[in-house]
Amino acid sequence: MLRLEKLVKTYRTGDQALKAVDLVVPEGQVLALIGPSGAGKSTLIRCINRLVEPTSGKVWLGDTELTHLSSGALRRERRQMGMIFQEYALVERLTVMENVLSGRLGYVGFWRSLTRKFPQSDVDEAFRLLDRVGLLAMADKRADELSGGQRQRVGICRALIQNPKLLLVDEPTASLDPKTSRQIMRLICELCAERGLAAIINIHDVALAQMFVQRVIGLRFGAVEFDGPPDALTPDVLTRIYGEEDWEATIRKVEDEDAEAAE
Ligand SMILES: Nc1ncnc2c1ncn2[C@@H]1O[C@H](COP(=O)(O)OP(=O)(O)OP(=O)(O)O)[C@@H](O)[C@H]1O
Repeated sequence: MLRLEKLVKTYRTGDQALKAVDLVVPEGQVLALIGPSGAGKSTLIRCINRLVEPTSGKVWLGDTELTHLSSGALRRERRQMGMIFQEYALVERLTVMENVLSGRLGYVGFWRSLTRKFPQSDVDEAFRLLDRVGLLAMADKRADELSGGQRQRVGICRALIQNPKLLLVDEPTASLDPKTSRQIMRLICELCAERGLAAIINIHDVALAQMFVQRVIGLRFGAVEFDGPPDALTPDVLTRIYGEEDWEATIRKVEDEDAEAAE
C-alpha cells in the first residue's frame, strides 16, 4: 500500500538525511522506525506526506505517486495519511471534541471549516472514537486541562477521524512516562489492528518497539541498516544500528517486562 523508491532528502545545509531509501509497507502492517538521533527517522516520516519535500525518489500510496502531485491533489491524498505527533499539536484553547473534529477539516468545505459546523455523522464518529480511547467524559474539557497521556489520546482520535489508510506516528511517547508510553503504544497498535491500518511509528525506545510491532526498520546515517522482526534485534544488530552501546540491557528490560505482563 505504501512504497518508497530511492527516497533522498538533502537539506539546504547539505545534511544528507535520507540516502536512497527503499521501503514497502503492506496494508495493515505496523512497523517501528528506530535509530540513533539524526538517523533520518523524522525526515522519513515527513517526506511521505511531503511535510518535508523529498529531494528525489518516489512515494507511492496505492497507485498514486505523491512527489509530483499539485497542492490540491496532495491535500486530497493527505486525507489517507493520519499523523500523530510527539507534542500532540492540539489547539490548547479548544475543547477535546473540537480538537478531534479538526481532523475532518480536510473533508469539509472552506466556509464550514471557518464556522466549524461539522456534519452530525462526524460528531457521532468523534463521540465513538473518544469512547473507544476512554475519553468520552472529557469531550467538553479544554485541551490544556488534560494530562500528557490524555492529550495523546485526543491526537490519536484526531488522526483516526480522518479515516486514513496509513498512520504516520512521530515519537508518540517521547513526552510520556514509561507506563503511559506502554498504554499509548498498545492503544495505537490495537486501533491499527481493529481498523486494518498500516502505521510507521518513529520511536526512540527500542524496548517499547519490540513489545508491540511485527516489523522493525533500523535507520543509520539515512540508510536502512536493519529490516526484520523484533526478535531479530540481537545486541550485534543493535550495535550495527546505534554504534557501541550495552544493548544487552535493553533486551533484558524487554524480557523483564514480558515476565511482568505474564504475571
Ligand atoms: N530542517 C532541517 N534543516 C537542516 N538539516 C536538518 C533539518 N531537519 C533535520 N536535519 C538534519 O537531517 C538529519 C536527520 O534528522 P532527523 O530529524 O530526520 O533525524 P531523527 O532520526 O528523527 O533524529 P531524532 O531522533 O534526534 O529526532 C540530521 O543530520 C539533522 O541534523
